[in-house]
Amino acid sequence: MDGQDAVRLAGARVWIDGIVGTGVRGPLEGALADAVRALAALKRSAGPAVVAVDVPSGLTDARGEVPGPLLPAEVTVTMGAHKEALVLPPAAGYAGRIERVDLGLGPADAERTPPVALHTAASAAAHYPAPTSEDHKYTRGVVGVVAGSDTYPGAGVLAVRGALASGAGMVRLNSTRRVEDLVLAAEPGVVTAGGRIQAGLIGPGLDEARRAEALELAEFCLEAGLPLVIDAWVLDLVPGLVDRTRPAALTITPHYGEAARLLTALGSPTTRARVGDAPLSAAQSLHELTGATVVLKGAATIVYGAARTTPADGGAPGRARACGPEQGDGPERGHDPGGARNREGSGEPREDTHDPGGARGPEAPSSPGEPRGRDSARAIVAPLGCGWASVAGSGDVLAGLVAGTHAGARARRERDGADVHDPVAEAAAAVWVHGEAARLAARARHAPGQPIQARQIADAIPPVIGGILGA
Ligand SMILES: NC(=O)C1=CN([C@@H]2O[C@H](COP(=O)(O)OP(=O)(O)OC[C@H]3O[C@@H](n4cnc5c(N)ncnc54)[C@H](O)[C@@H]3O)[C@@H](O)[C@H]2O)[C@@H](O)CC1
Ligand SMILES: Nc1ncnc2c1ncn2[C@@H]1O[C@H](COP(=O)(O)OP(=O)(O)O)[C@@H](O)[C@H]1O
Repeated sequence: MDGQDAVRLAGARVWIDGIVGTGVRGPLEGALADAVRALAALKRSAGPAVVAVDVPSGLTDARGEVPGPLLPAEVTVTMGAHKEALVLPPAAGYAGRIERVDLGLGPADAERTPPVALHTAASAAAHYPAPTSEDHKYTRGVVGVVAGSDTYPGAGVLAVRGALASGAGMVRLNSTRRVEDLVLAAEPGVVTAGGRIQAGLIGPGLDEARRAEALELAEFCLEAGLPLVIDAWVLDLVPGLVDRTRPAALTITPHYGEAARLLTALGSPTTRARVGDAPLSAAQSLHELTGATVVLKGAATIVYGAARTTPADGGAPGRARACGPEQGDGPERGHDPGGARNREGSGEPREDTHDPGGARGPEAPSSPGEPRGRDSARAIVAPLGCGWASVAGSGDVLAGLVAGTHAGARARRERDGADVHDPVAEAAAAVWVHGEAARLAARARHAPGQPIQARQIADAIPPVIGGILGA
């Protein structure tokens, strides 16, 4: 590019970038790299809108990594299927608005098949069915929550509100008196007594004083084969739990910082920056090391885990678990958060913790550190989120929503005697709904939007779910 080219380009309001397409792999090199670098610099100063053809030049990596110089676009017009580089972070951040043009090559052209799929309203809707006349709160799902502490009381409120917004029938909360009072003032339907649950959530806003209760609920869920979501600070419990869990029962929801810490604790040392450079690989490693469904939160959140699973992976359906004293139809033992709080040593692993179904799933390892989730794994990526979602407490709402979504799915399996479940799709549905709720709250669907707080994301979840069910 000579001086004259630069003057001509600087005068244009729109550039069409068709320099390099999907056929190139690895970083651009030589003259091509120099040209793209110069164009990117000129774009920064001259400010044209760039419309990329198929992919922005330089986005050459199918795993969404950014290997070298590239020309960011405002709009990418992509032919046929979404390319991985357009949906996976961090590459997705350079593609702008995606316009897909159908070339008429048939369904395979339009939809990306595994390993990376893009979540949509239609795929989310299946996980939030409207209750029928046959339903009651236990068929809609009950979530046991250990969240919030005197250090972080607000996170308890936000996680509970996320769980309730999923459409779950009930939330049972075990927290400090202060948090419980705050939650009950906001949501009087929440129950603080022990009893039957269909999924658990531990993590949002916990501190050291709440660790024993978190571990107690985690062990209860894992023993009973109930879905368990682990978030935030207690993700450090994961290395000690994975050998005892059926892989499909566990969902973990780290942000990049937490993912780096957890990978390091699992014997795969890394840093937050390296997770950010290659989030798909980080999510994959976390899944392989734990067997869990991994929700790796970022501007575009990746959900990575095993394909559909059977009862052996995630607990037998139809077996109502965790009944407290008020539930007559329950199983052997209930989850009693109120009681646990006062029991000495309740945080210690119990003698009777074992696999009641006698199975830990085909992917369960025989020894720690062995990869667990290698077979039939897949990733679902939510579209690039609305930046206003990156506010304190947003992840706490998401953790509650994921747990509520798992609880609803589990309850329906119990009701219907169904034996296959899809924790990746359930978690991805929650991520998609959370992203849409942030967009709705921030009024950012077709505009830059406005600042929001995490509670507004929780408030916007029900209308988002209502919208996809009515569509
Ligand atoms: N209202 C509340 O009570 C809130 C409580 N919260 C709780 O606060 C505790 C600490 O959470 P933090 O995440 O702040 O602390 P962390 O200790 O996880 O964060 C430490 C470092 O991680 C990195 N990091 C944090 N968020 C990141 C992100 N989204 N992406 C990439 N890197 C990131 C940053 O380098 C940060 O300095 C958690 O228990 C959490 O649940 C937060 O959720 C905020 C709201
Ligand atoms: N730039 C961004 N654009 C869109 N969403 C984001 C962005 N950054 C973070 N998020 C989302 O915001 C939430 C933040 O969660 P987390 O880091 O756990 O925060 P907290 O602990 O404060 O709740 C996640 O759902 C994440 O996907």
